[in-house]
Amino acid sequence: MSANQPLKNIAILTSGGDAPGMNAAIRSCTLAALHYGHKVFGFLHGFKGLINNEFILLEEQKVRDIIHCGGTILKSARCPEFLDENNQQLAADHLDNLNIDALIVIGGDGSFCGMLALNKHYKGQLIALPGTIDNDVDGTDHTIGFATAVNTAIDAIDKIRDTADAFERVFVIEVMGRHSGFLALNVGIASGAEQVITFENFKNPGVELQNIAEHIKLCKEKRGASSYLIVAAENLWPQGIDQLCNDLQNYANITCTPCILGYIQRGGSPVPKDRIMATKMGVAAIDAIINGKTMVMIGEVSATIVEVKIKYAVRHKKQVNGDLLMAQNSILDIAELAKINKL
Ligand SMILES: Nc1ncnc2c1ncn2[C@@H]1O[C@H](COP(=O)(O)OP(=O)(O)O)[C@@H](O)[C@H]1O
Ligand SMILES: O=P(O)(O)OC[C@H]1O[C@](O)(COP(=O)(O)O)[C@@H](O)[C@@H]1O
Repeated sequence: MSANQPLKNIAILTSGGDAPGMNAAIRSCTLAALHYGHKVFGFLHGFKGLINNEFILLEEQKVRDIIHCGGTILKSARCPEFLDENNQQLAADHLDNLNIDALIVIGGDGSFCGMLALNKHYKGQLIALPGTIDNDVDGTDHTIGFATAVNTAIDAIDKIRDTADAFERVFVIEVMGRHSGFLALNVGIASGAEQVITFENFKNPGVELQNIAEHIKLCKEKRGASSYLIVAAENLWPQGIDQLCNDLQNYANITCTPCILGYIQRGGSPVPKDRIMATKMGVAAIDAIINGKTMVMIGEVSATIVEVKIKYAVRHKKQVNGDLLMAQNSILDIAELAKINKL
């Protein structure tokens, strides 16, 4: 970074599902900007704050002590009103009236679509930071919040394992992820779940039901497993995991206990990986602004900070790492186990 640059007014907002590490990103953007003499504004409640002109001045003391805090000091929101072009224009007018030269949006791919829309009305620089527990943003290995969410879910599932063992129960545990399986697969593997059902390995309910039922019977009756945990991605099984439990009862007389982990996955103090990555990304965002960049997302690929076109991050669906799927399949090779079972 060079210090001999024109001083700018820089705004930050957080949008969409909050993610642990968003505060660390706000902190590092702010401190890096202040370091170079820029002025920093924080818009509140995501794009709603742009429409309503709701902002605060971000100074050193406001962000000094937030790196360890979950949530976002700038609040977040889903803001369907921002689909309306009049509101996008209003947001751009508010940014112009404050002479904001650059806006940093910390959010997921939905928020980046909002940036594409805003870019038609706002002539300043737009920089994105990937913040979502779902990890479903292309152009970065990980999003801010994902590592913490994985940790939180594993912690919860380890506890469920204790009670499942004690009662020799089968549990179906639903994890978040919207429509992608990063959370389900990583959490499932790391918690040693006997079964992971997610978008990337799902065939159809009929086939899955048969495989799962055979595998449960094999593990419990032939191999003496006392508990059996199924980690299931949300929005996958038709009518949800309660229905999956009903289906297993009706199909194979297997009683399962459903457990939706839910919003605990979004909260909590960010783990070191999220704090460090968010800090690096925040500094890179200010660097990008100083270098005149716009419509780029800051990502991290193979531990190196990268700049990716926002269009790319939005248009490409990031694929779950094949090695991860392979690891899951190799450990649980359900079809094979079922065959052995029949021999
Ligand atoms: N096509 C779009 N045009 C304008 N704004 C959008 C668009 N898609 C999403 N947004 C804005 O981004 C916000 C966050 O998107 P959402 O999908 O809820 O979360 P995330 O950013 O975490 O994926 C939305 O509430 C809306 O304000
Ligand atoms: O908070 P809401 O509106 O209930 O949304 C729940 C969704 O938000 C998430 O927690 C995070 O998703 P985004 O980061 O894309 O907003 C998803 O895993 C979940 O499907």
